[in-house]
Amino acid sequence: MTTDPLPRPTATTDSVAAPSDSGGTIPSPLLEGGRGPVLVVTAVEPEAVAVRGGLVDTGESDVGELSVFAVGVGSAEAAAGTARLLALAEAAGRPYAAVISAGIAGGLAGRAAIGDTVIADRSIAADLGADSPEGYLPIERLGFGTSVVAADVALTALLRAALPDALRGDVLTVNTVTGTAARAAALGARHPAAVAEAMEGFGVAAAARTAGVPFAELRTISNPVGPRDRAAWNLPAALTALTAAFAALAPGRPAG
Ligand SMILES: O=C(O)c1cccc(C(=O)CC[C@H]2O[C@@H](n3cnc4c(=O)[nH]cnc43)[C@H](O)[C@@H]2O)c1
Repeated sequence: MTTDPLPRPTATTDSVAAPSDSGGTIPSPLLEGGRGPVLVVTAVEPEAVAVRGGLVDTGESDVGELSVFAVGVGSAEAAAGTARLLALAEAAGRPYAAVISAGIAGGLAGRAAIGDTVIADRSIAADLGADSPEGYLPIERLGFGTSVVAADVALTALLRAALPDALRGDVLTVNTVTGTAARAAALGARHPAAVAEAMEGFGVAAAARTAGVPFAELRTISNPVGPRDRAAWNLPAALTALTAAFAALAPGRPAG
């Protein structure tokens, strides 16, 4: 049996409503101001569960709505899944006002540590290009477009305001998880502003850009980027940080 992680036929399934601004609700910095629904895209379901864990389902809201979907690992799955969700919402007459690529990531040595939260300035497809005897050539050098998408300035400012302790910097999108010290060093040298690597941000960004929707990327660090050591991945720390980040972004009613 196959399961379809994406919603049919509307894009409102699996969503968590933002808190309304009545009844003691703390206003959400992400949703207030009539910006409209926000789409949060993760790779895998445990990440989506962690994001939803930071939200409080208070039912329909006139303030906004935050929808959280896991669309698959990698840039292609991320782009296809995000494009479909954006199109479904558009067709249903409730287009998303913003898209956030969220999930766990590897932290570059000395730049981001396990449990840190990172807000991307840019999402960069770090292996979209060509190899050559002279080294790696990014897609720009081939004349086929860009490997860099800048995060939306206003949306990113909202994230930063809600998460003042979060690191900022570029987040690399890779098709192959880095597994050697040499590759980690090469990536770090090629991208001096990069703090983390993950596998979906650029794909989500491409779908958002095509649809004309503001984009941001938020990651929490689960492992160091370097020699492959799955035992060094601290998923609970990263998923707990993801929940805390979204609790800060879209706070619900205070307990009690
Ligand atoms: O096994 C689990 O319980 C589990 C829970 C949450 C997430 C996972 C994943 O395997 C997620 C894969 C996802 O993680 C990103 N990621 C994390 N570290 C790195 C890295 O060092 N290099 C590249 N990507 C990384 C990536 O975006 C994957 O989609 C498992």
